[in-house]
Amino acid sequence: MSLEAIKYERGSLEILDQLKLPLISEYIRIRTIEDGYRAIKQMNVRGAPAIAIVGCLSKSLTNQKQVDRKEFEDENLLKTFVVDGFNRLVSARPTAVNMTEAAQRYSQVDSWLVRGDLKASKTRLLAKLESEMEADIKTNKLIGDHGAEEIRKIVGEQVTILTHCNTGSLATAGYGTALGVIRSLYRDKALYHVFCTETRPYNQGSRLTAYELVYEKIPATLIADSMVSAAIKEKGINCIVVGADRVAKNGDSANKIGTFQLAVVAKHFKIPFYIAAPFTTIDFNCESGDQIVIEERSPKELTKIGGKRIAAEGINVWNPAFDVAPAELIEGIITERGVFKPDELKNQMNVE
Ligand SMILES: CSC[C@H]1O[C@H](OP(=O)(O)O)[C@H](O)[C@@H]1O
Repeated sequence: MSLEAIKYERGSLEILDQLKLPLISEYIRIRTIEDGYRAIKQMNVRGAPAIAIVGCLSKSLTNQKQVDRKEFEDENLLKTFVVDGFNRLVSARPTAVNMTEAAQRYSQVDSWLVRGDLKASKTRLLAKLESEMEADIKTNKLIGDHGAEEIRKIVGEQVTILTHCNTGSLATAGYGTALGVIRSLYRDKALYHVFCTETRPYNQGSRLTAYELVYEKIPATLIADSMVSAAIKEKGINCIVVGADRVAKNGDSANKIGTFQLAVVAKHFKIPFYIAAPFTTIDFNCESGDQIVIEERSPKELTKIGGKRIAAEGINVWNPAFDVAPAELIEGIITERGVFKPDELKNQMNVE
């Protein structure tokens, strides 16, 4: 079994097929940008950072094969290849911003183009695309450590924490964001227990987060999404940490559907509710959560389980994949630069 969502070496990219977990641990080859697009769209790979990394690496593969071809003896062709490829990948899923953020970085061609030297440009582009994985793991470990330090300060040394969806090694290049905070708390012997929600309808919690926690022998209990309030009351949950797909400039945070109500419930029980996310997930062009496009997915995700119909034929279905936790319900946003109050984020806008 494996927790490595992405396997890459120059010329070869494989992703762990997360639609088959936890029963089957099987890798899929990604040979082109279209393969990358399909894997992201179908959610064979998911998780805001992982989506961006697979997107970048799928370009490096195509890029490597194509850039050796004579068509790329032209700077404008290479620039068009990069920009068009990223635009295709961004269109796979609209809510998570990390793919868009990567596309914006690479469309600033001076970050990789060596004017007048095509060979050097290709080499620099490839190296930059390949550096995304290592950078993500480094960022996640900083998120984990900043989050653990903050939560130990606010909650104490016996943290009983709840998390939602999957934000671990299966949603990133490794270690994770919210699950990275949990890993750091466990490493620091400050973690008493983790409660993870199923996260209907895609079940990232029961299929993926439970898999990661069992794999690493972190003490954890799986609960249904509807059990959260009772679990806080009965099981002494004293903190909630979740990931994010897009954080607006004012701190409103889009995350897996069900997150908004976790923030409301945390307020009711007066326990801290944290968002854990890298700065690549913060969208300073988005003033508030009202501007975040929420992906709606197939009704089949609610009416069928394992291909077997469980809901009456003809019933209407509403299946938004995300919702928005408002900034006023968020205790802190845990990032690789430290932990910020939602209204402090805007001050980080032009900080490198
Ligand atoms: C660090 S992953 C962040 C985010 O991505 C997940 O969404 P999905 O599984 O649909 O890609 C979930 O919202 C996580 O919190």
